[in-house]
Amino acid sequence: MTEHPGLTFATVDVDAEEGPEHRRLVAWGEAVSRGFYQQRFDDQRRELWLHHTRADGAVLRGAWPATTGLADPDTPVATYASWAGRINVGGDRLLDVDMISDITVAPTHRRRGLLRRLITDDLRDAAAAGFPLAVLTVSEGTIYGRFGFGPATRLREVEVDVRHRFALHSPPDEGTLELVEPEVAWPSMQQVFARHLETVRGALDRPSFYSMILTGTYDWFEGHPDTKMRAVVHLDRDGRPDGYAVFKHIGWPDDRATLELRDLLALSPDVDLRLWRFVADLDLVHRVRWRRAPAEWPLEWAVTDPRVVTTTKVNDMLWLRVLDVPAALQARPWGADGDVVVEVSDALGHADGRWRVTVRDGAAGVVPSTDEPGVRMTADVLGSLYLGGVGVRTLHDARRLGGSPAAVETFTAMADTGPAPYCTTGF
Ligand SMILES: CC(=O)SCCNC(=O)CCNC(=O)[C@H](O)C(C)(C)COP(=O)(O)OP(=O)(O)OC[C@H]1O[C@@H](n2cnc3c(N)ncnc32)[C@H](O)[C@@H]1OP(=O)(O)O
Repeated sequence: MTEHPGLTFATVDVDAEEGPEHRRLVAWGEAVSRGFYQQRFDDQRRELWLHHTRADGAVLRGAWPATTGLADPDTPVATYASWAGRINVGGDRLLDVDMISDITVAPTHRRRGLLRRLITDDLRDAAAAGFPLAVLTVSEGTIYGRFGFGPATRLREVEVDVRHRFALHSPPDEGTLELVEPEVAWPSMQQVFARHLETVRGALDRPSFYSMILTGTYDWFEGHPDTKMRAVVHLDRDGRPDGYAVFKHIGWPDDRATLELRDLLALSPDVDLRLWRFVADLDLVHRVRWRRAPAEWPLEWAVTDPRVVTTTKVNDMLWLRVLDVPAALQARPWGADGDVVVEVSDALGHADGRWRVTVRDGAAGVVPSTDEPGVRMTADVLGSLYLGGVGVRTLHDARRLGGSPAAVETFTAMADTGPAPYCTTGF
């Protein structure tokens, strides 16, 4: 490569069991640990990493130095992983999505365009393979906009005071709750998540490592099994799981006993409230912390004192990029009938162009156009708009989306349908 002399860009065979390719594979994983300041592999960590990476069918890209002095030649100076998933884009439609993670560049090789090279290659291959969308979560907010990714969903970190002030206006019916070992609950969690994925806008396939986290088999950040994890499953009248919570008591970090909710999913609002009633009723718990509350959250309106809920932080969650404008826009739900030519500027080319979007009865037809555009935006703004996590009008007011007042009004009525997306999948 002339642009990066002395470096070789390649993928590593994720299924390699032995020999030089296996050494490169393990060294790739070690490079990611180094890049994110995590523990080195021991036998258990290496085997878990191999198992889950293979289960996802990840493509592992990297850059290796052609020659080294002291450094291990198997260790890449840049890493980048991607694999295929599905995302719910609204209206019960699932689209294939390129899921991207594990991007690291060694401090000795930063700011020479290695990330740019790897992401350009991956997005090109994903587009050629027919993926209409790509997603990632970010370590910093200033990196991925230039590659066409915009923040598309948000999550709230909350603390809920579950002492005497916690009460519900209208408590849900009592369902059946069973406390089970997390490993026993895992198949139920998978069933509930599968249904959640089919029905909730913004829901995204979970990588294989979720089984490890939610069963407490291994805490990736702590580097040992998480033996304090507990699980409760809610069963419907026919005995089928329709909700669960996974939680851990973390003691008294200050003067209040704290429960950390690791995951809570319910297939109906009533089951959601029932699970909250359960965690709030636990003895020796004053406060429940949760990092994945939705932006608009029924619990806040269900409690008699809204001040029992404190939002401690709002985080961007999923960053999304459109690779195929017609396929992506035609799959999502639309509101009012209308017709607008949308101009998208995309430095990488995938979404670039003018697109006539015609909505009839909640569905869009999208074709290339040479007509004057009604609204204009960059590819990252299209990514932010796509799942409905932010309104057209808000982006217009932020000077991120241009156009005539009439076209902006029409496009707002067409595009802003709700419901807000909700994505809890970290990767
Ligand atoms: C999906 C994920 O995995 S998120 C995790 C990302 N990884 C990390 O945060 C680990 C620590 N950081 C790193 O490993 C590296 O610094 C990376 C991966 C963030 C960047 O890698 P580099 O190879 O240095 O990036 P590269 O040189 O290709 O830069 C590409 C562009 O992004 C910009 N950029 C890169 N890093 C940053 C940053 N931290 N903040 C702002 N801009 C950045 C560059 O200025 C460049 O801009 P330009 O091309 O428009 O001039």
